[in-house]
Amino acid sequence: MPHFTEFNTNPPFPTDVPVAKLECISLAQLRGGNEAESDALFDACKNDGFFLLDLRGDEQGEKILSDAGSLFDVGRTLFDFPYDVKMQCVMGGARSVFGHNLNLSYKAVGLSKVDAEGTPDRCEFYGISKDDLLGLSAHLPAPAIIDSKRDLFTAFLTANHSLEQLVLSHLEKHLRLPAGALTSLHPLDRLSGDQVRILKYDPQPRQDRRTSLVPHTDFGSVTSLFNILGGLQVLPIGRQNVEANWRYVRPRTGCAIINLGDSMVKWSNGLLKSAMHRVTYAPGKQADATRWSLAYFGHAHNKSSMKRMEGSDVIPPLEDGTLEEDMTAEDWLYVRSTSYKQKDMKEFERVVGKDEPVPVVE
Ligand SMILES: O=C(O)CCC(=O)C(=O)O
Ligand SMILES: [Fe+2]
Repeated sequence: MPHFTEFNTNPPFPTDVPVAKLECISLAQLRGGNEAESDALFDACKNDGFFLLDLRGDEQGEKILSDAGSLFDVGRTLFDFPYDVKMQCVMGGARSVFGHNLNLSYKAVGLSKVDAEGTPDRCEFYGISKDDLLGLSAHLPAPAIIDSKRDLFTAFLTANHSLEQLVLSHLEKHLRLPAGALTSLHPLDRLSGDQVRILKYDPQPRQDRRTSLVPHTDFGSVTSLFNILGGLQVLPIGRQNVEANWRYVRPRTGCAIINLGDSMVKWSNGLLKSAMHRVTYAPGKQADATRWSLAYFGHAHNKSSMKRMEGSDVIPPLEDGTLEEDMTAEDWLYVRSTSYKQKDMKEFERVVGKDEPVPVVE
């Protein structure tokens, strides 16, 4: 059984690049009721919007690691298919059925942009939605390798969804929200934007290395990421978007990288954070290897309200005179993913509901 341990077969992450200092939280300790671990999770969500979750020593965690290894193998087979085979799953109604034009099943290299000048990305990915996997929506046309691995995708999706539930239950407790305030917005059996995505970044030419995936924040609730090579970078909360401030997220054996999306910021009126991140070429000797990444994006069910959560004395009140639009999670995802535009990469200004959309990820 393949395991998510390719750390051993790739060049090591270098020691001379700037690395984000992120909490590493033990899933086993968290599940076991360790208060300090739960406090560390809350601090990480308030300060960084990112943390590492050590999945080792936990039965479900170990299974996720093993399934992540198998999904990387699926990615290797899938992305070796000819371009037109992969493009078949962009067609066949995928655009209209699977949300909107940015939630493509397959995104070819160069379709998104990494900056306001329109520089093409250097990343290809394939995503499959929870609703498709669980039969809540149409089963979209997919290459045979994907259809033959639906059980694996489903197991990985549901296990990551249950990690999301665990994280949300700890946040509910720290935010002193009524039990279920967050978790009940994320049921498996209602339509939502949840998806599993496999991403591939080919090594870049030595003379021409640059950002491969646009700086962005995730839009949803909780994302789990599985990386082997470096290349993911985060802009620490509160830092200006200038080159010197970006930090690598160093992948660690046995760990998922967890980050919060913008929905958490919205519900908590800014108390919880979602950090800007991007992908660049892998650092040091890793730059010559293909970079694989695997993600689970957790979202609230489509009809959830995106308003600041009521019933907590920890969540800051709205500023006097603020009127909140009562948007659903479905509209939130649509508006956020189709209408934010990069005017100036230094500020990464977001314009909601104006102008032509610039394709970005998620
Ligand atoms: O490839 C990665 O490590 C990050 C991908 C990512 O941030 C995303 O797809 O939202
Ligand atoms: Fe992301």
